[in-house]
Amino acid sequence: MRRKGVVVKFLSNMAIVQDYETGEKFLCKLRGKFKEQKIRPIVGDIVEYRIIVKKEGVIENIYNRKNELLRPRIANVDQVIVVTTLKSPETPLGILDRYLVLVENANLPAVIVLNKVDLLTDDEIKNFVDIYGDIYDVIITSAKTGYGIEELKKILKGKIATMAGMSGVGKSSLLNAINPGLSLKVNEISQKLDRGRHTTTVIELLYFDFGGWIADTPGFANLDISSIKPENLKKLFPEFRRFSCLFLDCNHIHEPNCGVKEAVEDGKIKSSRYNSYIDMYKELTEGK
Ligand SMILES: Nc1nc2c(ncn2[C@@H]2O[C@H](COP(=O)(O)OP(=O)(O)OP(=O)(O)O)[C@@H](O)[C@H]2O)c(=O)[nH]1
Ligand SMILES: [Zn+2]
Repeated sequence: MRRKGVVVKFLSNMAIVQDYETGEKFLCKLRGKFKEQKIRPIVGDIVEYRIIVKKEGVIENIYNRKNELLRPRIANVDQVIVVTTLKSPETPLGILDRYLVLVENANLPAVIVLNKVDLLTDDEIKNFVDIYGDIYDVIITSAKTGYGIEELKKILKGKIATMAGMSGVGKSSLLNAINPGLSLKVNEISQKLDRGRHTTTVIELLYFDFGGWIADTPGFANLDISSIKPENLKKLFPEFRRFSCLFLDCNHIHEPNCGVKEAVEDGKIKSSRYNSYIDMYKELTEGK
């Protein structure tokens, strides 16, 4: 009987496939036909497999990927959880906006998690939600007190996610609060060293006991936006799309009758978001 599962890890030439319904894991061989067709499954692939003996099986079919993230290389990512803080560390909004731009550029939905809210006043939290709440799903959490953890679980349930966010914002702590025992291979410094040493990093999807997967390696760690064309940057700020300008190709910088600049003046677009846009635009056009 064919069953449906997700590839969660590779062990040399075998794939560990986790059953979609039961969460049971099977060590699976790949069919020879995949090699002939030069198809190589990757972590996150949804597959049909058949059990051969206890705990072992064979992958019969790979479903078409709905998307493919490159770093870490995972298929079928449903969402990226961008974790940020306002205190300890004080993460600049410009850094959060950079993560959001990278997630938009990968064509994936972003969910913002503002962690360590036990260190913030209600006003500080409200200010943050005022900026981002209309654009993205925002979840307010404290891995320390458990605040917001149930809400975060609801968002993660039944999906494949990756986490992103600066060092120290509490990515590992959140995972442990969500599902004790799960551990993230974080520490961006060692990750960078690893990349230098090996050509590939072994990644794994971790399974939540309530259903759902998260990559054990955070994404977008290098914050590199250099592959984005300057004229495409504006498309990566979803709230800009609500406004129209005199020129169809307006970059919202010095052009006359710019709907986006007017919206910034009217407070309909938050100035911190517009400033992040200008900073990134300058970075992309510098020396060109
Ligand atoms: N006050 C407070 N401290 C927290 C919270 N979440 C995490 N921390 C602390 O913040 C520090 C960093 O947390 P980690 O979970 O290691 O952060 P990380 O994002 O995984 O960091 P890297 O591994 O460097 O990428 C630890 O000392 C945690 O105990 C929180 O909600 N409130
Ligand atoms: Zn404009």
